[in-house]
Amino acid sequence: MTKPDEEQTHHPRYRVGYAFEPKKVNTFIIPSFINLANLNGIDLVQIEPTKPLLDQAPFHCIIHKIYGQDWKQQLTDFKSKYPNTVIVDPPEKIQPLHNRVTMLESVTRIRITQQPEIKIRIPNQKVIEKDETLEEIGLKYPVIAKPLLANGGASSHEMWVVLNSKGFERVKDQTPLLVQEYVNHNEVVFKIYVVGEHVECVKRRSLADIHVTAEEDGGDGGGEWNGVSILPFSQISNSATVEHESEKVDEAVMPAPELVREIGNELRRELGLRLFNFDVIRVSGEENSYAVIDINYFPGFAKLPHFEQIFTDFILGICKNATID
Ligand SMILES: O=P(O)(O)O[C@@H]1[C@@H](OP(=O)(O)O)[C@H](OP(=O)(O)O)[C@H](O)[C@H](OP(=O)(O)O)[C@H]1OP(=O)(O)O
Ligand SMILES: Nc1ncnc2c1ncn2[C@@H]1O[C@H](COP(=O)(O)OP(=O)(O)O)[C@@H](O)[C@H]1O
Ligand SMILES: [Mg+2]
Ligand SMILES: [Mg+2]
Repeated sequence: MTKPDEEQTHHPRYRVGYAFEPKKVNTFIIPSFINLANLNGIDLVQIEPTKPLLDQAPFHCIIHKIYGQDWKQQLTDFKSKYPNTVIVDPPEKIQPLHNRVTMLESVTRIRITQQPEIKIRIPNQKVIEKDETLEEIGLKYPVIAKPLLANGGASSHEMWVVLNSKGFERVKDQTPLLVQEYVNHNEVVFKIYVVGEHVECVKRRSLADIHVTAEEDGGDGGGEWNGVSILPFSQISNSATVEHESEKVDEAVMPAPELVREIGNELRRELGLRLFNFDVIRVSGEENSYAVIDINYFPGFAKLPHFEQIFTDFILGICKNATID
């Protein structure tokens, strides 16, 4: 076993490999991060995921967000040759987040003990099988139709708010499709970012509360909203309109820091992941009730103020005990 590379100064240096799509390299591996990491003994080394990973060794630690079986196999082979390299995070733990059903299963297993009055749930949801109606599967309009797979493509974020069966007819053949009941939440989504033990919440703009007009009800339990049966949308919390945040976002009271910490820690434990975020909404008309609607592996962490320091501390914590074999 060899120790971390040491410079003449005897300060340990750590070799940290990163494997990302070009977009994330551009937004995350930025000079302010490279420099701070460097000052702290971390050399960030770009991994070329289409070339053999073994040829790019050694690493104390690898951070990554690459979809696909080839990359998973590369990591598995690497781990058997270099068992002491820390892979953040293991592909088999990331996998459940690529499906919008399995991603939320962990939420149903967490327990909030510090504030027992708080309820954390997920919306009622179901994967649509051929020719099923919402009544048959026991869901009520309005709903959001989401692509079941959250596999990184732009289309995995293309969704529809569906107000009635006429609207549902337009999307039901887009398979595989998840249908989730719409939960009114006063137009604000809380995004909770987890970087190891660091848990931080920010608020962003979301979709407006929906009140369907009853007189349009065609017997399917649905209605219309602003005269429409269906409303397509994509990445609302990231859209250009967010530049000038809504009043609702300004006014929204953040969930208590202890609650943010506890949900973050519980989900980290339950998922076995260290780098992720999740979207939480506060259920309108219910006291102390929240719903988790989305969990993302390695999201846009660079949007967090001081992410450079947060990540440098995280990597040092990981590498402290790591060795290069
Ligand atoms: O592009 P960014 O920085 O907005 O980050 C995206 C995330 O935005 P967020 O940090 O939650 O606001 C985004 O989160 P949402 O799903 O929009 O809640 C995803 O994590 C997205 O990754 P992918 O397309 O699902 O693989 C993330 O995209 P990648 O950067 O990983 O491509
Ligand atoms: N069940 C729901 N009820 C109300 N709004 C929702 C619901 N699910 C999602 N949304 C809104 O749609 C946005 C996108 O949905 P999400 O599941 O987070 O997909 P993505 O992975 O594209 O971010 C959320 O940030 C939120 O604004
Ligand atoms: Mg989301
Ligand atoms: Mg998502």
